Amino acid sequence: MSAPAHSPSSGDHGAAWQRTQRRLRAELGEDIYLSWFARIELESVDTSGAANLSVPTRFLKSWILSHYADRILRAFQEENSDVQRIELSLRTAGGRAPAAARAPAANAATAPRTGTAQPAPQINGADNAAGGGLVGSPLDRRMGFDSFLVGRSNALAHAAAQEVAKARAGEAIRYNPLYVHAAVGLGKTHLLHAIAGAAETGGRRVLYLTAERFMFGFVSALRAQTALAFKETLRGIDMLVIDDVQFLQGKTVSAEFGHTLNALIDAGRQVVVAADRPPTELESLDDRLRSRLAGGLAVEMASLDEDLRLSILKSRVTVAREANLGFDVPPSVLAYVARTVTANGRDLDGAVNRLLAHNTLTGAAVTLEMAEEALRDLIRNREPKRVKIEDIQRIVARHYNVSRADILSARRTATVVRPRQIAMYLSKVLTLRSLPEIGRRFGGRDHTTVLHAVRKIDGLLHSDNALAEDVDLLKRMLSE
Ligand SMILES: Nc1ncnc2c1ncn2[C@@H]1O[C@H](COP(=O)(O)OP(=O)(O)OP(=O)(O)O)[C@@H](O)[C@H]1O
Repeated sequence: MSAPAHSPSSGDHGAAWQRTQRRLRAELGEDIYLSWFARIELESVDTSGAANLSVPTRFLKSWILSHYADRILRAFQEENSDVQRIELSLRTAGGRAPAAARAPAANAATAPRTGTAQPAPQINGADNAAGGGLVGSPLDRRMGFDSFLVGRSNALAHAAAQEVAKARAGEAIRYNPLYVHAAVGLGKTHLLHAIAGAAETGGRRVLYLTAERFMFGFVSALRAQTALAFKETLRGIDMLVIDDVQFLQGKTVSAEFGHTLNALIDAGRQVVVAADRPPTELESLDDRLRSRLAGGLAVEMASLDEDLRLSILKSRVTVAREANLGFDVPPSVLAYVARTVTANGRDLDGAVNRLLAHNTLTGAAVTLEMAEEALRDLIRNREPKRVKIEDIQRIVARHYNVSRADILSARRTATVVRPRQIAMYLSKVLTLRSLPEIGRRFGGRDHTTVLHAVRKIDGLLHSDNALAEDVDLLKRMLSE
């Protein structure tokens, strides 16, 4: 019979530990208990009051030490007042070398004595054989370092990424976490795949996850009560790569992400994260987590400059030519696309796909005119955001040798009316302003006047070649 809870027998440490476990289970709930406490074993309580507990893995040790050591001590003291402190050790003699610890054979060899199932780590794209094991998102090998082109905007991120990818397991880690942020389509995912692929090729065990996959894995593990397997998967890796962390949502998930991050970093594993904003702006995560994310190296990739856009286009065309030998894109067209398709890498891919489609489906050679036609909406969609009505008025006025004041005035002479109508038309097609807004910006005119001008010019463009050329030229001048 064990001693009463608050007057423990110092000789019956095992029973006191069992009660401590029951206490922790009741206090923390089944999920958390099974995740972290089920495999702790009491080795001894020595005369100085040190309770020697053992766990089967380094990962579990670091996690428990950083999150639950105080709690265990308090609970144990409630049951056995001899206990003064907690010491945590690895169950295998002398600990394990990191590489051995991560080998599946070593996992089996160090399987907990309690007999709890211990799945081998699930690596990227592998089958989800073990319930609760975390399955990585598939890696696209085409997105490697060899196809990642470097320019002013991404040189720093690229250098840091290479360093992180090339490090050997067990080597000192310089940037942890490496946090890469950039706007949409500027190459974050590409860089992450390159890091993960290169590290895997170098023999490291890498888990690449989108934030959604991380959330899904964790939530389903909780539901299936296999949160332990989820954590065990993380335990067996050298590098965790998480894309789009701005999508991490929910208190439990972000708490779990925080624990994961801390445990991995504390255990000397590399973490690489990408997001569309800097760590300080991740509103869905708490302050501590944000500062942990910013605590390694946070590096931004800026917009692709024109030279880099041109290099990306050339490389895409080269790849496309491998399967389509007749696909010939003259340098002038490449330069035009690099100059006008400015938004991001995804649009550059789209532009090459369209040129290829036009070329192969219609047999038309790729010329400047064909490219303008094929990419019209891709370019036009981007233009309204950049062009200002004031710029349109200024450039049209200069082109027709009138003043901007003339354009805004009430004068109705032909030399002023036509430029005014063209400026109104361009304001409609190149900006997102409404007709009434455009009317206001043209000397307080009514929206029907603007509509009339837009229709008039639109109609003339089909019949008046000189006007069509003028308008085309003005558009180009405005997009420079
Ligand atoms: N520096 C680069 N070199 C080669 N390709 C690039 C580069 N930057 C972007 N790309 C290409 O642009 C496309 C979009 O890039 P990616 O998917 O990596 O962007 P992202 O920043 O992850 O976007 P999102 O925020 O939408 O997830 C991809 O095809 C990618 O290969």
